[in-house]
Amino acid sequence: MLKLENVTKKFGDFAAVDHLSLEIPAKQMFGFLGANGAGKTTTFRMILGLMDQTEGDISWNDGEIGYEQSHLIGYLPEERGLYPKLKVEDQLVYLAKLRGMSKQEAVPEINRWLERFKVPEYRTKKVEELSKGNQQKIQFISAVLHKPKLLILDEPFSGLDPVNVGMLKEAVVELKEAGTSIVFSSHRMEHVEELCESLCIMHKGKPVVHGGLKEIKRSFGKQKVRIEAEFDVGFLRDKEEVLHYKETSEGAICQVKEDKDAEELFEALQGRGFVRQFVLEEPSLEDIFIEKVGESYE
Ligand SMILES: Nc1ncnc2c1ncn2[C@@H]1O[C@H](COP(=O)(O)OP(=O)(O)OP(=O)(O)O)[C@@H](O)[C@H]1O
Repeated sequence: MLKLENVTKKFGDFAAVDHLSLEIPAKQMFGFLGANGAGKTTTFRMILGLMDQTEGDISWNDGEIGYEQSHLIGYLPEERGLYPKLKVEDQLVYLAKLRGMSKQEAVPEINRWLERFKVPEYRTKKVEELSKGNQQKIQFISAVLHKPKLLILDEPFSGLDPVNVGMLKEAVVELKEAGTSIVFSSHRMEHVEELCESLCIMHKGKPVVHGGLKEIKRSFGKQKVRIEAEFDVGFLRDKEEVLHYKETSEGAICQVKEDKDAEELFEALQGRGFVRQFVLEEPSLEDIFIEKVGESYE
């Protein structure tokens, strides 16, 4: 388990991370969400010891994260960077050696990953000859080659096409199933919703939501009713049960508090015409994010 207690990072007077306390369970996937500048990368840098916190404690399995533990951690930084003139294999061997592997151990692993990411022909190419997305795959390989116990991925899916996003997702799910603890940041709610058991939403350096995905959704206390009808359902906008009303091309989406409010809407639609769809949906992470962080998020 990775634990942050009251962690603050100040740059001058500005608190980029402000009294952040988090428990990140082992062998799970943990999502770190937040608008630009919320403090995600700064938090990662402090966990990795690349930056000292101004206040607070960070521990992993009840101990400090020192030099020895750093060999058990893999990191895909937000600012991607490989040596452009080096060949892919030479570069990966070099980085693996920094993490305590021998060349004999590293080469078969490198070949396995290159095959897996369908780029075995890049082994002898210089990094500068690869597209950005393919460089990102190589950098991901460098983060996981030494089989870390804790993997920290800063925006792992950004800049990748849908096929490569799918490939990377499969790889992280497999690593999690093999017992790796994974923390990743993303601006894409659907990735976190699909992959993570628990998460934190950061806003201006503070955690505004933290916990298990299911519990977060349950405790949000709101659900959505999606309605498609052959008649104008605009009158629902004025119903007191409707907390938020959004018109759609086929009808509307109404936010309500509880089941009985949805029943009320169902009753109100009776006798007015044909209702093609009336579906009660749990809130999406995006609904929760927008409410907690504000409409300013794009
Ligand atoms: N070295 C630094 N010196 C001064 N301010 C910094 C430094 N690093 C980060 N900041 C500030 O701290 C805040 C948090 O930055 P951080 O990079 O952690 O955000 P983030 O959540 O990762 O954002 P993004 O989603 O854009 O990557 C920002 O306002 C940023 O400008």
